[in-house]
Amino acid sequence: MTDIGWGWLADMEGFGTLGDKVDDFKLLSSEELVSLNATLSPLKHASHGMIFARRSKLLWDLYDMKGMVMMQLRFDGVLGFPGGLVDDGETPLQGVNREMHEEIGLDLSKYSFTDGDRIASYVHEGKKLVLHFYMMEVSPEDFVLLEQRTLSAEEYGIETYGVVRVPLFTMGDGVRGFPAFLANQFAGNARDELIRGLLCSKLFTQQEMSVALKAYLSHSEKLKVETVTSKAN
Ligand SMILES: O=c1[nH]cnc2c1ncn2[C@@H]1O[C@H](COP(=O)(O)OP(=O)(O)O)[C@@H](O)[C@H]1O
Repeated sequence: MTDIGWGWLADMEGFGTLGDKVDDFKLLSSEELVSLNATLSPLKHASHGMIFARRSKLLWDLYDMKGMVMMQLRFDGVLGFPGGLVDDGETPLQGVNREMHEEIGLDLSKYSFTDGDRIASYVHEGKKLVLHFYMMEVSPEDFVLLEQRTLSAEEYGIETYGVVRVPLFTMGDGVRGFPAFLANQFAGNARDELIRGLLCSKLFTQQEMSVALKAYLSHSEKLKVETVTSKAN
């Protein structure tokens, strides 16, 4: 990457570059994850986690809200899950728990991720970066309390600019709500992780997800056309 003269920070910034494509990340089986350490070292690891609650609720007596999922607005202006780079000497699991505490103030004595909560790992071979994704279900009441605590987290206002709840419903036009949310910009492969997490938790069925994805894709196409048109005028 270009040397911007910020010493070690310039190296770290290479991991967070915007514009990663879904295809840049390859999903890894457990065996591939093990063999990767031998073939692609030195590897950097990052771990992120999805906290969610199940709560079927009719919003404004109209829209079926399937539950609550926590994401955050990051320092770089895009959406992602709480988490971050794993420090030297840490395991990905220790990394995700530490980052959860720093970024959203998670009380690790009550809630912490375990190895069994890892639902996927991906590699970005170009960046020699492995992303680990964890998922934890809490009760709806706890979810609300956890959200409230995020304001007093160490990293609030530094790395994290507020948690957001993912709108898990689709409005009458077929786009507003979840499909429109997907058209935001996400860090790394966070969009893909969100989709995987929603399917894995069974908050969405395959059928519901494919309808939402079609709506998101056609909405994104429309947004591109609008951007080009507004530049031309
Ligand atoms: O929610 C996420 N899911 C997947 N990848 C992410 C997410 N958030 C950030 N990333 C990617 O992980 C890498 C490091 O993450 P992050 O910026 O959170 O680490 P840091 O907070 O330790 O600097 C970057 O490549 C970034 O694009």
